[in-house]
Amino acid sequence: MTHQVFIDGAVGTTGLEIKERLAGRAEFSLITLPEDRRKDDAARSEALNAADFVILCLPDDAARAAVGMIANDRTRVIDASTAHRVAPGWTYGLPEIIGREAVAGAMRVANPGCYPTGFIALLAPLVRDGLLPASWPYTVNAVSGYSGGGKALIERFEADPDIAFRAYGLAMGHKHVPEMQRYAGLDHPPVFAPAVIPAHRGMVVEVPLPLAAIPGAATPDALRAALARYYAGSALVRVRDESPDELLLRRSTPAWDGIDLHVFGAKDGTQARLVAVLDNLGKGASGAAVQCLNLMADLPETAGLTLPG
Ligand SMILES: NC(=O)C1=CN([C@@H]2O[C@H](COP(=O)(O)OP(=O)(O)OC[C@H]3O[C@@H](n4cnc5c(N)ncnc54)[C@H](OP(=O)(O)O)[C@@H]3O)[C@@H](O)[C@H]2O)C=CC1
Ligand SMILES: CC(=O)N[C@@H](CCC(=O)OP(=O)(O)O)C(=O)O
Repeated sequence: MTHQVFIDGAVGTTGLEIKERLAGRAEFSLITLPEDRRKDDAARSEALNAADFVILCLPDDAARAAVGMIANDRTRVIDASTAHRVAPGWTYGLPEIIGREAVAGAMRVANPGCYPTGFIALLAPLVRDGLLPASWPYTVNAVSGYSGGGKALIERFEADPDIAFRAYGLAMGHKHVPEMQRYAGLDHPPVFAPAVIPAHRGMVVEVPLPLAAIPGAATPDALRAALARYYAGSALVRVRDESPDELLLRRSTPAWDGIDLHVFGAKDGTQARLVAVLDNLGKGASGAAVQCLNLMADLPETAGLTLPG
């Protein structure tokens, strides 16, 4: 069976990478609009309603409007934007945490944000198991390649090679905080400190833990063991047990769709750093959308994806 797929926003950063991951897959046939009609609402509406699966790779407002144009109860949606991640009626597209069956059966899937993917993958299983308390005021420090900000940020960084580091979100209230809190199961919104580095892609998301001060917190070894148990069957999530002295993001790393989780701990167990390393355009966006599409179409979960290797 061939599924008709329409990527709305197909020439944007996320859309293009989804297209690459679907290329050559006989299970899917892409509905495409010519360049001069890709923002034409009549053409989009026709495509949105003709498709079995729609993947929205649009700014939030345009994504909301696109959903409003779907006038049938058959077309299923994966939205890569932030618009529906904590909205009623939407399933959060992080199958490892939400459950594969829930994603597979959903009509409306909200693809997770890139930073929240790392944060939630690290914290949700540990909070759920009671190894870290929901009540602790967590912080999350993260860096992203500039493709995380789409075409506009790519243009800005490529036009200004003098930028060495860009901290942002300085007024707090980053759009990713609500999904981080909800799906990690926390009582409080985390303090989120994101930054952009002068590399096209790649992401490191870190949760520092002053374990000695956190009531009921487990040891670093117990945290690592719990994550390893939780993700034991996952093809995309690896829990690393070696302890490197440094973690490097390399500009030359090819696109990949997995996520590596690390738990670094002080020898005396008083402090730990939970760290997720991923590709913001892989498991952080396009790879995640294809993973959800595979599940929704009842196909092997990782078909078309580049596994961690
Ligand atoms: N980049 C990333 O790492 C991640 C992105 N996302 C999310 O995915 C979505 C897309 O992001 P990204 O690909 O980076 O952004 P880009 O800016 O690279 O691409 C967005 C695309 O949408 C098009 N577009 C805008 N408005 C409309 C409209 N009304 N109708 C049709 N097309 C429209 C743009 O057109 P034009 O080319 O003319 O500007 C552009 O091609 C965003 O919501 C983003 O937050 C999520 C996770 C990670
Ligand atoms: C580097 C950069 O600017 N990143 C984007 C988030 C990218 C992303 O995940 O987009 P969603 O919000 O749709 O999830 C930001 O912080 O706004």
